[in-house]
Amino acid sequence: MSLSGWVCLVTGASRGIGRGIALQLSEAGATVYITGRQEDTLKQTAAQVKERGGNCVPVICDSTNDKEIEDLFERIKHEQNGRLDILVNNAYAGVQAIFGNMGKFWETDPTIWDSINNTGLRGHYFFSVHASRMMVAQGQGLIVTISSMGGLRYLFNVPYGVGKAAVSSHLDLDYVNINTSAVKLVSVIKNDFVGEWLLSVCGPERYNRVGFSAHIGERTPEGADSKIKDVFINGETTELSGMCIVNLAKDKSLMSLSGKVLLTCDLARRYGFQDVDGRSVTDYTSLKFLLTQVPYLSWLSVVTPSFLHLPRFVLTLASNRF
Ligand SMILES: NC(=O)c1ccc[n+]([C@@H]2O[C@H](COP(=O)([O-])OP(=O)(O)OC[C@H]3O[C@@H](n4cnc5c(N)ncnc54)[C@H](O)[C@@H]3O)[C@@H](O)[C@H]2O)c1
Repeated sequence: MSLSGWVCLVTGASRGIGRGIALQLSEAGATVYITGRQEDTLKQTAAQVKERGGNCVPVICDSTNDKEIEDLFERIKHEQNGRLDILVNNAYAGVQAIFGNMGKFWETDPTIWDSINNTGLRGHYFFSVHASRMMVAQGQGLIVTISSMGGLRYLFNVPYGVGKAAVSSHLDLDYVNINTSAVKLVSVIKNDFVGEWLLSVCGPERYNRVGFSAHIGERTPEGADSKIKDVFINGETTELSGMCIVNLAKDKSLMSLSGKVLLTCDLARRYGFQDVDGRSVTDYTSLKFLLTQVPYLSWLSVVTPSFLHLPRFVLTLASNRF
């Protein structure tokens, strides 16, 4: 799966899913520009990439700073002779804001809109404009925007849903052979924030955060209640989205997926891969999984074949606004 010679840009790659994506793209051979606001954490990602034999270029660039975005694209143009193959819009400043503000929207501080959407919506738009200018000139490209179930139906709070629904919309670039996909992630992903949150739930004696950070998916917090444990255990690693993007980039039918919301579990099935820690990817749309979530019916899941899936139109209906 060689992306040797490819030039990619991943925003917000100093931790979490962005770091996982940068690791996978660089492992596949691409040169990956990574952005973030702090030099030390960006350098940590770069060091991890290097350890795996990859090549990445850390650039301090705040997604809310228009000038820094412009400078970054000028730099890539200059250093890569105008080439940019993949943009991954991932930077997000809203994870903590949503966890702390899940109440009724009129009772929460309206400025959480800015925390959630200035980076995770406006920033993505600016990056997409600059990237598209390069991609249109070269006649091809792939833009992936990390979305969420919250783009389909209400989740967490209003600014979160508005932002995620907006980034899932099509950029309309098909006519120049630019593929724009919104990779929609379902499930909890074991990012650092989820780690912090589990730490606060379980207490430091029970939860070794260093182990969590160093070995994705290896530890579960002892003493956490079983539901939290389940969520944690079943969560995707932060690299799974990266595996999806590497496979998408090489897909000969890529244009047929353009503009669509793609589930990570569907992509894992399409390309036949497992998560980096060897677990199979939980299919949240399989009848088998859905039955496990219904009290008194979960026993049926044992006899239900795993190839039966919820038809996609049912998901569309679930988000129907009419
Ligand atoms: N974690 C999950 O369970 C989950 C599930 C579904 C979707 N997602 C989505 O995945 C994306 C990434 O989430 P994550 O869990 O990795 O979050 P995270 O908070 O761990 O990482 C976000 C990254 O963005 C960077 N960032 C924040 N503000 C920035 C700015 N102004 N400029 C540049 N970089 C900035 C951060 O430094 C960090 O590297 C988000 O869009 C999130 O909604 C996450």
